[in-house]
Amino acid sequence: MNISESSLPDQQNDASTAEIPLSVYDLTVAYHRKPVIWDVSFDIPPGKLIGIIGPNGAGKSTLLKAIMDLIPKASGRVQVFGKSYQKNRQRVGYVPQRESVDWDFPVDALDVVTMGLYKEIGWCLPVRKKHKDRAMEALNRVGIADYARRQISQLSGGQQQRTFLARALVQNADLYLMDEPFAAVDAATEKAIVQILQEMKESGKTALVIHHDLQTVPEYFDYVILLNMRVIDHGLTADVFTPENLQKTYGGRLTLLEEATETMRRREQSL
Ligand SMILES: Nc1ncnc2c1ncn2[C@@H]1O[C@H](COP(=O)(O)OP(=O)(O)OP(=O)(O)O)[C@@H](O)[C@H]1O
Repeated sequence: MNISESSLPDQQNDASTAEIPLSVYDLTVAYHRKPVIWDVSFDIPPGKLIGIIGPNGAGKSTLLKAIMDLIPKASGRVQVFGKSYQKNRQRVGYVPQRESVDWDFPVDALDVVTMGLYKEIGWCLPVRKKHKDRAMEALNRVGIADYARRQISQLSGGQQQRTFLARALVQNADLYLMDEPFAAVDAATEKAIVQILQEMKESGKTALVIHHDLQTVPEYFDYVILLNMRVIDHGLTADVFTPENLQKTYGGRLTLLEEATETMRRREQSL
């Protein structure tokens, strides 16, 4: 699809963009009138795992928040499956950055996961056993069913992350936006999350994931968006995740780059 079609109104644009999970066109976002992302444009393909890669402060979280209308756009537009985010928000699941959650909120893990079902339950109707059973099933799938009744502040970082992943799973969305799901989790949790992302992809879901560990990018993601205020490049990981592009994205932070380049070199040798 030509991304410029994204500027058409929803009703004219449905047929051409219906299967494109997300189109971002010329998006600029500012805090206190100071732009932090500039003219960001990209489409993402359906049924893929897509990494958003860039240094601290590059605007990655801001991009996800602007996509979901959590912060205002200075300019530009976003389409989710060919319509505005508001029209298709029920098709989007969000896994927030762990630091942005108020862990003292008096709810347990099962309550948090059940919140993922509120579009079905409705905000006023009682939560029924069938809903709790589904939430338990999701907690079981992410391996923490034993912690269902524990207050969320008393969960470990990895268990908290798994809880939010379970909430996204019960929502049964088509597009997932995940803000650093691998941050500060142990190797077992990381493996469990990767497994779930793969299963999501196999069932046709698309996940857009903010990720910091350059060494695992080629293994985890089919497609990458390199961001540093602007989109440096985006496309298939094999084409875009190159030392030259990483240099452009990270500038002088060479230690990271050297590690990533070395990983890519080793991977190429083992093929
Ligand atoms: N609420 C806010 N008010 C003002 N400035 C903000 C706000 N949130 C973020 N910023 C600034 O916007 C820029 C982009 O921040 P953002 O959190 O989107 O980056 P990021 O790429 O997700 O960073 P990190 O990898 O460190 O999480 C940063 O310079 C940050 O300081």
